[in-house]
Amino acid sequence: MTQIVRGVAQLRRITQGWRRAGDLVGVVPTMGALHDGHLSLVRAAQAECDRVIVTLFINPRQFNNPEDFAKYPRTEAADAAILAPLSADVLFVPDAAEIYPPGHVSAVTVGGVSGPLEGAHRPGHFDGVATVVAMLFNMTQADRAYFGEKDWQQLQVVRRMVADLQMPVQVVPCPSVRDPDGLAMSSRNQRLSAAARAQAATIPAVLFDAAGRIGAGGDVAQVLDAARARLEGAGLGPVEYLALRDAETLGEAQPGRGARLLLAVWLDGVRLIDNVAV
Ligand SMILES: Nc1ncnc2c1ncn2[C@@H]1O[C@H](COP(=O)(O)OP(=O)(O)OP(=O)(O)O)[C@@H](O)[C@H]1O
Ligand SMILES: CC(C)(CO)[C@@H](O)C(=O)[O-]
Ligand code: BAL
Repeated sequence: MTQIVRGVAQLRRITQGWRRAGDLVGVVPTMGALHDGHLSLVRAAQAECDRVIVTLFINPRQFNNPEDFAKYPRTEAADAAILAPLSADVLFVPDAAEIYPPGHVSAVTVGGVSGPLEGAHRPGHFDGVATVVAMLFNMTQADRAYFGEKDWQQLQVVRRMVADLQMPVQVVPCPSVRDPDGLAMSSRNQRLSAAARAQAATIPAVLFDAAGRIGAGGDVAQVLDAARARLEGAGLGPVEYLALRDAETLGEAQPGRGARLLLAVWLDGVRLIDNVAV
């Protein structure tokens, strides 16, 4: 059975017991509205760790858009039910006052990798993510932390933070879980109308096609222009970015280094992101 924990002091008592017993602890940070993508992270953690903590906190500091924060799904009871068959050890559901008590003014900024793409279009977003993830690592004292590749830039920001600040946690990347039509699962998909949800299948189709063409030596600018036109032709847009980047630094793609094709696009008033390897 999964124990629901709301306070940091209670969480610490539990994890201290685990550590005394020599257990390896994994954490899966989430903002709830759980789907199979999240569950794949929990399963990966359970396969490698003795104890698994799933965290559910809709972090106000990472939302640059108040409407996005207001509309973010809040489904704790359903989340607990979806998680139940997996029997994670703890579901940590702090309220905002537990994470940000009055007087809380500290923040973590990760330079470089936080700057472009999501960082440029969602000012302050990665400061909010880095701050809360650093706090979740401190609160859970986890040995391993599981993040989805769907949020590729976030994964690189967290890796950079852990390396730069010598945090004693191993970041484990997990592949994007997709619906049968290829759309990456995301809590925000719930907000699409049925018609828009059908249109959204164009996103992975265009991304995988463009990545294949670039990988085969196609001209990057031409391939990206055609991909953008195909998205807009299918009724998606605006495209906030569609860019080939260095997979680790998110700077310019470099010959001989891993590259990633990343996209943010609006559809039906919902902002969706995805990325694929090149
Ligand atoms: N389709 C997916 N496959 C694998 N991991 C995923 C997927 N979707 C989300 N995750 C991962 O789950 C963790 C929690 O993400 P989050 O709760 O923000 O879910 P989400 O579905 O990405 O929601 P949204 O994008 O709408 O904020 C992150 O590490 C994220 O990368
Ligand atoms: C990592 C995270 C839980 C931090 O709030 C969030 O950004 C998310 O759900 O990906
Ligand atoms: N899934 C990343 C968290 C966010 O969009 O705010």
